[in-house]
Amino acid sequence: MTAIGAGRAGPGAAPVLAVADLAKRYGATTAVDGIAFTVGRGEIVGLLGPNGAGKTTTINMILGLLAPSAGSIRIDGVDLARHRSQALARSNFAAVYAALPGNLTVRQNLRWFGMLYEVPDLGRRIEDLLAEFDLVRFADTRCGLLSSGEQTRVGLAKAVLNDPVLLLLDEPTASLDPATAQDLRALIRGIADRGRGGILWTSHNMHEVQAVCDRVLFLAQGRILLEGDPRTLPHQHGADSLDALFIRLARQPLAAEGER
Ligand SMILES: Nc1ncnc2c1ncn2[C@@H]1O[C@H](COP(=O)(O)OP(=O)(O)OP(=O)(O)O)[C@@H](O)[C@H]1O
Repeated sequence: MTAIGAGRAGPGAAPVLAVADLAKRYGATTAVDGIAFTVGRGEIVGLLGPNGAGKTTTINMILGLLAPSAGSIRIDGVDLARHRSQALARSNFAAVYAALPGNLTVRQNLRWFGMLYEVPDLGRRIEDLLAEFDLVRFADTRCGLLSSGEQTRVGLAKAVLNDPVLLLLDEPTASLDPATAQDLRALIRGIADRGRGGILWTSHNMHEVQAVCDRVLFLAQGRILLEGDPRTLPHQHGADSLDALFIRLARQPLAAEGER
């Protein structure tokens, strides 16, 4: 079974992700406004927030796709700005909008990415992942012909190919039916539980977040307004549910800052 980051660092080592004073400005627009957080080993952290809060900008900076205006990002203790390739080799990513090339088969896609990541013993690794993600019967099918749920499983298999210490998942269950989404959540939870790596997960589905995440960060207007256990946070802030808390924070972010 896949264990993200297994065998790379011992317990008590650096968090899999440490973000400090991170900011991104576009002229007069501040997309991310000096945020700081960590993701620990075996932990699934939910990054929540209304549209335009700065979630994608944050993820794109952690992926090395966007240069921060200020601040630092350390992946498994490695500074992304100073040791880019070593830091990025420790992470991976899956999102519905980052579909794999549809003209390649599942096995060809995994082989191509595996060669890119220089995965050792690649043939065996691919066969193991095909079995783990229930993809054996689709191995020689072109990805473009697969259903959304099947493509999501291929995307996840690709995302753990290099045994990442940090896994970034941007709305991994968007567009899946409830049963498939539940299976996927269990699979992802299992990845975190078995390994010593961690997961940063964005979602607009509060039910899903409560079911899966160990901790959540509420982002609005580029700032972290609240952080805590998604099961206890609503009551701590006088809300009936995570949905109700989300709506209040999204509508009145300044009031929430006063509660901190
Ligand atoms: N290249 C850019 N130039 C100017 N402004 C930008 C740019 N990219 C993002 N922004 C702005 O930064 C803010 C944060 O955007 P971001 O895409 O990170 O939000 P998000 O939380 O991912 O939202 P959503 O849930 O809608 O995907 C928004 O106000 C957006 O308009």
